[in-house]
Amino acid sequence: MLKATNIRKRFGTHDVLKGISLEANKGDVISMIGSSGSGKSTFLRCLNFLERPTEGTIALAGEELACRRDRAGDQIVADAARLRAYRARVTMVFQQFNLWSHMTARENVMLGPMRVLGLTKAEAADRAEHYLARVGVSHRMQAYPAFLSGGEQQRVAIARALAMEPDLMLFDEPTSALDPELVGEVLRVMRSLAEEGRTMIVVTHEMNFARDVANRVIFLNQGVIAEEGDPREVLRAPRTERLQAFLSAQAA
Ligand SMILES: Nc1ncnc2c1ncn2[C@@H]1O[C@H](COP(=O)(O)OP(=O)(O)OP(=O)(O)O)[C@@H](O)[C@H]1O
Repeated sequence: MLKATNIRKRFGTHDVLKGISLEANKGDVISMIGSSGSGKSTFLRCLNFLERPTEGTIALAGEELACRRDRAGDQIVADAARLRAYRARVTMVFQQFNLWSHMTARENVMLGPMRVLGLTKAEAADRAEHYLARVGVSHRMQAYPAFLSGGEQQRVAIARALAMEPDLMLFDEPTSALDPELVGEVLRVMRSLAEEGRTMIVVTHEMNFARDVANRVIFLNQGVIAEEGDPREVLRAPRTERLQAFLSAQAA
């Protein structure tokens, strides 16, 4: 499904990602864990070209996203038209929801299918209502984001990502901005998406999600993959001191 090879990212003189490779197969639910600053969000953003990698290649379903170096030669740039098509197939859910504040929940979800996929307004409305129901916020579809709780906003953002009917969904710490009592409703939706076989890569601090829902866990440390594998094995018996320390700190 997705193959990222040797992704590197440097900000100035700071090497944040030092060559990360990852393959996600259909139906994989991969959680990425690691301490603050280890590069998790940067890696996810590189997968969607919200950050331009310094080096590396990305292929979706065997097709490499044609990339070239920018003029200065220090960033990888993707062709604009192909990037638009790629982003329709690889959608992202952000920590801060990123809904348009001047649009209702339903309009937020309709936008991508209309603008990117070319659906008519009526088709997009049907699709938006379907996915808003899927995440349990049908009753709020005429509300503007400011009138929704954080959990509702994030579920609308998930509906927006689903409405593109993507091959792969990227989640960047989707529950980190939520009040604790709202985390469960979002995790329940994500768990149900995993159970229906969706392919997901989730940057998270939710160790229960990583342990119980994901089929693979990746532990990032200082810009490299320090451990990866079946969460039940990796999290139960960490091999590196770094992961042992990270898990102890999480449990404290
Ligand atoms: N746009 C940027 N410019 C400069 N440095 C950046 C930029 N974005 C991220 N960084 C740096 O890259 C490093 C990794 O950041 P990143 O947000 O990927 O970490 P993270 O593992 O997701 O952390 P957290 O769990 O706190 O979100 C940090 O040192 C951060 O300061």
